[in-house]
Amino acid sequence: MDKFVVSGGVPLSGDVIISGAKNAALPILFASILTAEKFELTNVPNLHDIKTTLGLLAELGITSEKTSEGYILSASAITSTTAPYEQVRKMRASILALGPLVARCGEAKVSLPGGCAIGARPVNLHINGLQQMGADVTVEHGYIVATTHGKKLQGAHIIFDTVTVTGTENLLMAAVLAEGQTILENAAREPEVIDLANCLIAMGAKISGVGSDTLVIDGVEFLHACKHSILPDRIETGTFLVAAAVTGGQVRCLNTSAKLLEAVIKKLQDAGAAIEITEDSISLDMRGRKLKAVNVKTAPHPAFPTDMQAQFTVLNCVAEGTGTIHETIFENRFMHVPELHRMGADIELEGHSAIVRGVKTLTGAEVMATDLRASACLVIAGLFADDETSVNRIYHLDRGYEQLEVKLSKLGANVKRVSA
Ligand SMILES: CC(=O)N[C@H]1[C@@H](OP(=O)(O)OP(=O)(O)OC[C@H]2O[C@@H](n3ccc(=O)[nH]c3=O)[C@H](O)[C@@H]2O)O[C@H](CO)[C@@H](O)[C@@H]1O
Ligand SMILES: C=C(OP(=O)(O)O)C(=O)O
Repeated sequence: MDKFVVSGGVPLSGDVIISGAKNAALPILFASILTAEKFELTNVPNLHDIKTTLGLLAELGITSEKTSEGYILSASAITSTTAPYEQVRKMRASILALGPLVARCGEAKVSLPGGCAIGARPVNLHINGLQQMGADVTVEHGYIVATTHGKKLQGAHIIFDTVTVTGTENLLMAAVLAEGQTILENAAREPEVIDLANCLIAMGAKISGVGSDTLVIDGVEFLHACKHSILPDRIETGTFLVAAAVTGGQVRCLNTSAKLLEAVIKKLQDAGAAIEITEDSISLDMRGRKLKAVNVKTAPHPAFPTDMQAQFTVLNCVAEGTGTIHETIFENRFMHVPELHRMGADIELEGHSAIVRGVKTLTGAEVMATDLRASACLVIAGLFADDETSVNRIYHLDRGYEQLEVKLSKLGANVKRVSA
């Protein structure tokens, strides 16, 4: 299993090119199931989750060809409607096969994704929505088994109990080929949901309310070919900005957009960072400035994203003062805290909050990455710490950050990938 060895103490400096967003690329790859015509994607990040998704799509009969710009997919024939456990267990987003398969083929058998490090993550809202659209859905031997008995899905009025990102995406993809009108209320408004909706519209889907919490979808007979560019990764952008702030450096993120992460940028400014924004870049300068602790409360977009929570936990660890991090989305997303303790951080956990008191130094240690963003947080801690930090189990990082060690090294960091 690969690990990162990080030698801290170097302020990051320079430009970094931001990749396409994992959380937009995954649902949009699954949208390829919805058309028999050519489906072309650009700005697709080179990540393990993308490989897993292409592998799963191949099992369903969908071919993909790598081009200089991205991928061309073809779902001219769907040869299987089963997403097997072997694939789904590698990546929870595989649940996104469910809605499009039922919409196009009238049936699907998708392994139930298991619990994971950040919380139970049930999929009851995905299942309830499909049932409201007329599908029979049961859970058998660890699989979600859905069928429309040869009929089309029917439009329905669905009100989500909780804002769910992949739940909204799954039902949006189901609704575009359903008979009649579907209304999704209390829908997620994350930029990645908007990117998916825009891609579906480019394929001929009829969707209104994009960007709001109510999506109205008028089902169409079929969707056609399209070419779509994946939006920039706001979480990768935020991660580099925090890394620059924590190391007291200066970094410019290119090929990104400040509009995607306004809540994060506001918190960085509150923490004392100087930020400059252009149409497609964000620069952060922390040189000669004092990092101040900030209070953070995670919530659905446009509020502060849970996927930036761990990175702000480490920011507070080395800032002046005390900051509280309140996690409202996932019930178990503080797995990085015991690892940060091993590096000398002063953090007290109280239910869903972490009270973080800033310390002057962190010390390098052997630490264990437990999930994707916890891993990023530990790498940032290593960039600040005295001596050497080994971040073990970085396969989590490879799921969601493209060549993190290469990008950090170009900014002057000492980060090496070591294969065990
Ligand atoms: C691939 C992808 O896009 N992943 C993102 C997506 O995950 P994901 O879509 O899995 O997260 P959700 O938005 O669905 O989860 C939000 C909350 O709703 C709950 N819930 C969800 C579905 C359901 O059927 N029942 C239910 O109770 C979850 O347990 C959680 O407490 O949004 C999360 C929240 O922004 C991000 O952290 C993930 O990076
Ligand atoms: C939790 C995340 O991803 P996933 O939903 O794919 O596990 C994430 O991107 O931080």
